[in-house]
Amino acid sequence: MGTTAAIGVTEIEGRGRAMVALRPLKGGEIVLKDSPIVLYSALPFQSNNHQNNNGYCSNCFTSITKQPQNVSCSTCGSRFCTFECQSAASSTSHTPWVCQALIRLRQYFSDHHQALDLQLQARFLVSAYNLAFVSPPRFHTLLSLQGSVHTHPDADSSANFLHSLISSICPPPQLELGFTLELTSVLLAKDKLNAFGLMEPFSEEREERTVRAYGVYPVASFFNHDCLPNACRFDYIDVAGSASGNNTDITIRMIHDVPQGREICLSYFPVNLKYAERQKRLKDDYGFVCDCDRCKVEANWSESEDDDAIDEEEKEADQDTSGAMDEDADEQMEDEEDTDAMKGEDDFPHAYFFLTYMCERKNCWGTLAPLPSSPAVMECNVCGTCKNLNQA
Ligand SMILES: C[S@@+](CC[C@H](N)C(=O)[O-])C[C@H]1O[C@@H](n2cnc3c(N)ncnc32)[C@H](O)[C@@H]1O
Repeated sequence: MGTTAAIGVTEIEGRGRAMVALRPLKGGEIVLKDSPIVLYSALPFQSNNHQNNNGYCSNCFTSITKQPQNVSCSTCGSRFCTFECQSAASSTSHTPWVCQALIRLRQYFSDHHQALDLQLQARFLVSAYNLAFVSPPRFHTLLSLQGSVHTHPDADSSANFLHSLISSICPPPQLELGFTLELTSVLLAKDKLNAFGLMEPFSEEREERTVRAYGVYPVASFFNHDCLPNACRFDYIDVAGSASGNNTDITIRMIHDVPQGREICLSYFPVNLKYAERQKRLKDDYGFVCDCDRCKVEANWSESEDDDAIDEEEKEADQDTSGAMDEDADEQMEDEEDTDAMKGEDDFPHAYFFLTYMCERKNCWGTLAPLPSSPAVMECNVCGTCKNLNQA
């Protein structure tokens, strides 16, 4: 078992390591705060822009709105939010090797157009190999996460290409484990299975939210996926500010109450995605077939039912819930599965979930979780909107 009082790591057959509740947990309870071991920008390399990260600090990714002085690297032009952040970066995220690697990769990618995915994988590899010499223990933590050498031909060709590119233009300094194609390939697998996207602020005008930076979080990486999660992630990349040094931390908060022993799961993407798209993403990106309770129900739906799923579920929820619900939707689901009288209404828990825990704001698709200090107030983890259940 792991170390926190609220949750711990255990092994579940067919699911690998998993987070479980070590005691009954309340909706809104913060069960984890985690800091990244690796962070990297989600922007492509740009030749005509000497600032690697446009309006963000290259170290902590906070927005640089006002900057009275020019706080940037005199060699590569990367910008920082403060001199303190720049100074911290010089021995951590922005070592002389990273600085040179960024210059050379920027030059390479401006001369040779390559897909964004490949450019981002190059950024990740620079951060990961840098971690190997600035903090070997944290590099070993990265290596202990899920993900091994890919057999997928696309992954193989990316690893081959990036390994030979980095070897030829910016080979990392002497590494304890050596700089091998196999290590590059394993690192890319760790990134693919474990990285969280730190998103740009929500805007109703944009259907797709864009990612500002990616981070790998050593403990949050143990949460498995469920299409009806019981916990969700909050991040505050601009809110906390770099002065506190923890604006890239993520917080995992319970969506509703769960009993001791229950597995705590996140959804690896917005919960509104349809069955076929969820299955495809989970298979292609994470290598497993999801057989959660929601998928078991939706596997039997026709395509048109899938299209109207959320609308129908919300309507059903209006009819079925009559406003009187228990707090634990998972438990409801199990109770219902056991009750013959409820047969034919297997999708009821979905309806309850969408109605209660999905943000209503246009294009948001965020998940609502109670505020830790006011359980009657539900906060959206994407747009930040708060809904007071006592006033609804
Ligand atoms: C971020 S890791 C989660 C922790 C992982 N189980 C471990 O042992 O470190 C993601 C990987 O966990 C596994 N996983 C996550 N959710 C799962 C689920 N619902 N069913 C089966 N495997 C799952 C898959 O192998 C996936 O690639």
